[in-house]
Amino acid sequence: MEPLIKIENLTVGYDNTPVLENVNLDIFEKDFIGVIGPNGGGKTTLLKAVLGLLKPSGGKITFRKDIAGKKKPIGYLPQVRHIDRKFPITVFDVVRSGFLMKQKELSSSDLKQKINRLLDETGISNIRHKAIGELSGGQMQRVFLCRALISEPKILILDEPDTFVDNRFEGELYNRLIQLNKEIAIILVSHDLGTISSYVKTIACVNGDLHYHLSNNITQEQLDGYNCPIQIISHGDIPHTILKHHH
Ligand SMILES: Nc1ncnc2c1ncn2[C@@H]1O[C@H](COP(=O)(O)OP(=O)(O)OP(=O)(O)O)[C@@H](O)[C@H]1O
Repeated sequence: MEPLIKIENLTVGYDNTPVLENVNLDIFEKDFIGVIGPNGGGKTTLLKAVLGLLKPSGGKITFRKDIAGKKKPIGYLPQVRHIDRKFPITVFDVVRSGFLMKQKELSSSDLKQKINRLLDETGISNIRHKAIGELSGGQMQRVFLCRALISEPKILILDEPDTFVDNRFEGELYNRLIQLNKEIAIILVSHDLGTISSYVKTIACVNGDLHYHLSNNITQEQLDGYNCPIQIISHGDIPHTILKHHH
């Protein structure tokens, strides 16, 4: 089976200083990859390289033919703490900004309906005219999930979607991801070991390089065995372990 995305010997960073070196990873249809690792280990950098927001200084990222091209069918939920809340934009327009298809493929009234349906399904239709600066952290996550889903992507990339959310939304979110994963590939960055173990199929540990685990069952021994440096921060009521940093 040909991967959707093939990452080969990727080296990428900022201002000529690499954050990640020689990373290799194949992402296949219906993968559900949990990306874990310590703060500053390069998880977001990896996602940005896949999204084409950072240019690799070495190696390459190849997309399968049917998803290659300028407007790749990738939905992205960025870390909400990086979002400028002062930016004057409404919930509805944030979701619309995620729409990638050419305008002529969908009339503006159909697009409006599609956005409203998605907001409804996510339980936030009542805030559609609010400015993003007025939202709670959990509401922001819901809005950015809708933005990531509006183009019906083949790959969904989520960077810490469990930050700022209440337990109820966390449950809803992961059930929804499991449903979506029947059709699409998901890459999920999380610091929550409970989440990772419960929902994802495989795990990538990122800390300057990448170790790939063909299982979601992580234990301290496994992490030691794979030399997988990680510091887990868990929240919610899922039992968790805080693992010490190791090399
Ligand atoms: N725009 C930038 N310019 C320069 N350095 C950056 C930039 N963004 C990130 N870095 C640095 O790159 C390294 C990796 O950052 P990255 O955000 O990829 O880590 P992370 O694993 O996602 O961390 P966290 O768990 O805290 O989100 C860090 O040392 C960070 O300071």
